[in-house]
Amino acid sequence: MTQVFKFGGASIQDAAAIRRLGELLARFRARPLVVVVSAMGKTTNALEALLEAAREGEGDDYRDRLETLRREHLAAVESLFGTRTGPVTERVEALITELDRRHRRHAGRERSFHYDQTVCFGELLSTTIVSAWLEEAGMATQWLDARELVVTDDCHQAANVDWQATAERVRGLDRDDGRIRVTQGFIGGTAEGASTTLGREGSDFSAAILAHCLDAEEVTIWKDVPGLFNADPRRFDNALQLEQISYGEAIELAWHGAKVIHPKTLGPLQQKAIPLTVRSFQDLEAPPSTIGRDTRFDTQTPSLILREAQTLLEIRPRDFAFMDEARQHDILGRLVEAGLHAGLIDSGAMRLSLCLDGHPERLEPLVASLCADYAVARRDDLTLLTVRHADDALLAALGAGRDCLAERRNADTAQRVFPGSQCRGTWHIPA
Ligand SMILES: Nc1ncnc2c1ncn2[C@@H]1O[C@H](COP(=O)(O)OP(=O)(O)O)[C@@H](O)[C@H]1O
Ligand SMILES: N[C@@H](CC(=O)OP(=O)(O)O)C(=O)O
Repeated sequence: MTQVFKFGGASIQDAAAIRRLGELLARFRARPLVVVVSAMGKTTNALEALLEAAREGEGDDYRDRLETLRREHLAAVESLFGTRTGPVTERVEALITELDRRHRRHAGRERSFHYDQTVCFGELLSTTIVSAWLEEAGMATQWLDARELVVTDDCHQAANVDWQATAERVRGLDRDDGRIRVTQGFIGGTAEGASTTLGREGSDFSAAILAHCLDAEEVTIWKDVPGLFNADPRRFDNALQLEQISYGEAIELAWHGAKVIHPKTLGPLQQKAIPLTVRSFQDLEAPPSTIGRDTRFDTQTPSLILREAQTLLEIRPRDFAFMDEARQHDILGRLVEAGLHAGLIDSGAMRLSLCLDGHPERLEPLVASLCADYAVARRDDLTLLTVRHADDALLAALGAGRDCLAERRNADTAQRVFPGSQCRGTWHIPA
């Protein structure tokens, strides 16, 4: 049965990383194998900046950014292939030329459509280089265009998958003809042939889509950490690795903002009981984390998630009326329209509190619209802490010395909002 491997931007950030990827695949070569690859390093951010420059008129800023993208990808090619860069260089140059052409062609179109027709090039470039390098390293590959495999609707930047059409398109890819299938994460295409994207950091989801449609045996996400921890190991100096948790628990962690797995990834795998392994591409001997059906270990270790740069809105009816269902419906409807997600929602008789990611371009119009009809109190630069399976002592220790601006708690999840200034630096999980 097919294995699906997913490699994120950090695992292919430069030529040295791509070489390591080749060594890893030579060692862990599964058959059949589908490899899903993100854009190199921070290329997607660079493509977003290029898009903004293009929409401002394709001046010098646009030209410089396009040239930087071209130079960085060609530098990786030169470092990998030495004097034999010919065909790969041609393909990279052709992709950059096509990217430039698309910016001209779509600059007048709606932003999200223009975004998808251009930002998808990060993954097209990376997979072109990775696939050629695997061939060079002696592994037969088949480069596949995910825009022809993952069929979606035209909800640009957050496209919805047509599961049936996708299953038809991927049929036969699980045949073992000795070739590693290499394709792009994050991107898909409509039935009419327009490019789409699945949402930022959506390559994990791409791996899950393909695994689901291929009835794969397992998905492995190769990361710069050994596995899934009970808190971000970059922020918590004593975070513990979770060896085994259930789909349901992993969905909760991802939904509440644990950056390590895209929240949409788990559902399609859970539906077909396909296990997900998270393991290190840097330390191949490190024991991985496995996510599957077994729920026995879910409550053994409390897990902590920090979301930073949050804004808290306290919304009250102006006329001393209740914050009843009709008003909540109205406010949450405006949230949906703004495309914003509330990490915490808490209500009282005359109040609805929402803790939101501080995306200025989405938040400001929402706040302006709410202020027209409600009394709105706003606090910016906050941190939302979510703790799963906490006890009172742990919550008290985490809250000590910090002002709690809002909180919510149910049987398995506790959330608190603190001023961001009190949350900087490294955290320690109290014993
Ligand atoms: N609970 C967690 N367990 C492990 N890593 C986490 C967790 N929460 C956040 N992270 C962060 O996720 C990072 C890996 O995810 P990401 O950078 O999105 O990888 P990629 O781009 O390769 O898919 C780690 O470097 C780590 O700092
Ligand atoms: N390149 C896309 C998709 C992605 O998932 O990337 P990564 O796997 O590096 O988080 C992004 O940066 O959003």
